[in-house]
Amino acid sequence: MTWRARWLGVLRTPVGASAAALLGAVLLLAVLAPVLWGARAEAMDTAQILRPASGAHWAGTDGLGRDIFARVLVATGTSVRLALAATALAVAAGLVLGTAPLLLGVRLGRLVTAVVHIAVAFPGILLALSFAVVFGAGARGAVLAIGFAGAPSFARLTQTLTAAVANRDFVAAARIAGVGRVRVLLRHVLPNVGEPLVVNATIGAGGALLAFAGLSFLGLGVQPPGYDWGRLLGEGLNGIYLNPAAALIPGAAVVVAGLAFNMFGEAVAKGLGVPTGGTFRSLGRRAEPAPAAVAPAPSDVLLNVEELRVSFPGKDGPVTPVRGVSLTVRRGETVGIVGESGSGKSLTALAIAQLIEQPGRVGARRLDFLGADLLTAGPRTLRRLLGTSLAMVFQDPATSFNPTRRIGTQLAEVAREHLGAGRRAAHERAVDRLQAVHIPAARRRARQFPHEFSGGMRQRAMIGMGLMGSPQLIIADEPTTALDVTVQQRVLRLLAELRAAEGVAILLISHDIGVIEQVCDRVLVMYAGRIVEDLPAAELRSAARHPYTRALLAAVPDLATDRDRPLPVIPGRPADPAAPPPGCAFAPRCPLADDHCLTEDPALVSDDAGRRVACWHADRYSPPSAFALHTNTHGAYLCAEQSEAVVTAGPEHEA
Ligand SMILES: Nc1ncnc2c1ncn2[C@@H]1O[C@H](COP(=O)(O)OP(=O)(O)OP(=O)(O)O)[C@@H](O)[C@H]1O
Repeated sequence: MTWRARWLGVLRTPVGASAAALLGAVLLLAVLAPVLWGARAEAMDTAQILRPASGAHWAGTDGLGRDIFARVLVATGTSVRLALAATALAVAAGLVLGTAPLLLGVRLGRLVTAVVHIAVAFPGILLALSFAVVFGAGARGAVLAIGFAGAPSFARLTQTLTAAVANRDFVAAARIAGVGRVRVLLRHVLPNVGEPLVVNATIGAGGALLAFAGLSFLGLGVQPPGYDWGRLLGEGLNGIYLNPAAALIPGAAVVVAGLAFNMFGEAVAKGLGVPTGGTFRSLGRRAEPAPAAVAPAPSDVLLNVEELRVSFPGKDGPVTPVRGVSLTVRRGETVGIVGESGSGKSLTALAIAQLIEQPGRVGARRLDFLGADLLTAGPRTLRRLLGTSLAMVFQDPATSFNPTRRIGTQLAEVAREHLGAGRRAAHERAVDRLQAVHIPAARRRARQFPHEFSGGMRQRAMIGMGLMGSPQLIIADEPTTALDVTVQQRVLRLLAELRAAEGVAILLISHDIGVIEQVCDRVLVMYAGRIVEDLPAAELRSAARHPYTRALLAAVPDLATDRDRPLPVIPGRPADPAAPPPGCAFAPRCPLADDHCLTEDPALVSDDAGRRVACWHADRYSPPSAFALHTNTHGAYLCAEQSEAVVTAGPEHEA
């Protein structure tokens, strides 16, 4: 649904329609009243001083014989104008403070956040009063006071909204494409938080109107001869026993106008599903310093990772979901990472692409890409390297693009940022890249928005975006999981084609060992934040030596699978990253495990052919067919005799 249709939908509801009508009337009055009744409101009549309400003067007259009702109508202009000015100031200051964590980096961002949190804890009216004293009595002082007093809540709202958007894939994609922070903010983040901000500002304007009336009532706001509802209320209150209408009518005006803004904002928020508050999550980059790189990587090694660790603060100390991953990807090679959910595959990919956010920490003995050490490289080198030579494709094609911008523009941005291309040339390259990933009618499609693309097309366009530079490595994290099977195949074929045509290396992450086997040259099997096996994909079924790899293979149905039985699953639960077992992390689920496995973690050992495996019983492997999972009515479990058979099968079965 377009935004216009959604807003029209809101206006068609009874509450939305009446709130809009009321707000429209208030705004119309604010504009027209000074013109229509300005003269009457100023006309003094010494014969009619301090008269009570009557047919001629509906709210009576004031000490100079002026018509109070006309003055209330005319004051609509001043009251609404000043309230809107204060709201605009609050939103602007809130935006600056709220986006600071995104722009200023971790430390300064944290400081600003802390200040905002403290300010939010103060009652707004107290803040406004204190600021009013600082800025001095008068309309300008009151606008500043109310504006700055409202800023902290908008700042927190902005922080919440931007943090939510900043974690979306298209922002990560823009960051990996090297788009600067300010640009990411202006182009990708703010357009996506604009709607809730406007809605909240409308609600805020109602509050500002009340606050303004309060300050003027106390003599801190509008000063004579100017007047607004607060002043009229104050003057009316002096003679409330003689003429109650003089106080009641400006009071009612404040309430009705405040309600109009509030009701309209709330109706729109409800109709559009827009949040009206929230909490904060900070953004930032890794902070852990890592030891310097040792020797230069061999030239055909594109990516060289040694002992990569990713940790997060937990309740009882740091949790380390990636615990020392070492891997290499060579030029033009397709390497797959497979493992159950939670094994640390995505975090490994994000850490390589430098996309782990605070409070996450990344450390490694080595993290080289194209011969450069990513851990010590300056921001410029990182931007250049990651922006042009590395492309990321994420799982969910629905969140990979900024929904508010045309696909072509988003692709072109990469060429403009990195290749210094002009608008036209960048657009042409975008069209060309869309053609390269088989998007039909690419020129027309480039002008469309992401929602006009199907899931598969969006995923291909995302790959196209990665191809805007000249990537040497594409990291694809579950690129086909959200797609249906035929579309999956098309995306996988495209990746294979790119590799053949452009010599791009691919690091493909999937929980589906079938997909990995089909597409990759080499397979890395991850379990509980570590690589437990590394072997050529072609040898997966014949030479897998780790019980976990074999269990994964056994859980994939093939033509020989008995369809009358439930599909086998690996018994037990994956290891908890917060409390990895002392020995081999797979031991509690492994049919081969003995006391040694439960107490000592096996190292990842390489054989002569470069295959690596981390298992104390790797030399006892037997062909995977002998490693079957048996099921009963309670689900799947590993049969004891079967595991015995595997254990006793011994090396003589290796042939
Ligand atoms: N920001 C975070 N803070 C704390 N823990 C996290 C964070 N991100 C991921 N984790 C934890 O790290 C572990 C590994 O996560 P990761 O996303 O890398 O797994 P995965 O193997 O890619 O799984 P999936 O296939 O479900 O994406 C999980 O247990 C997860 O809960």
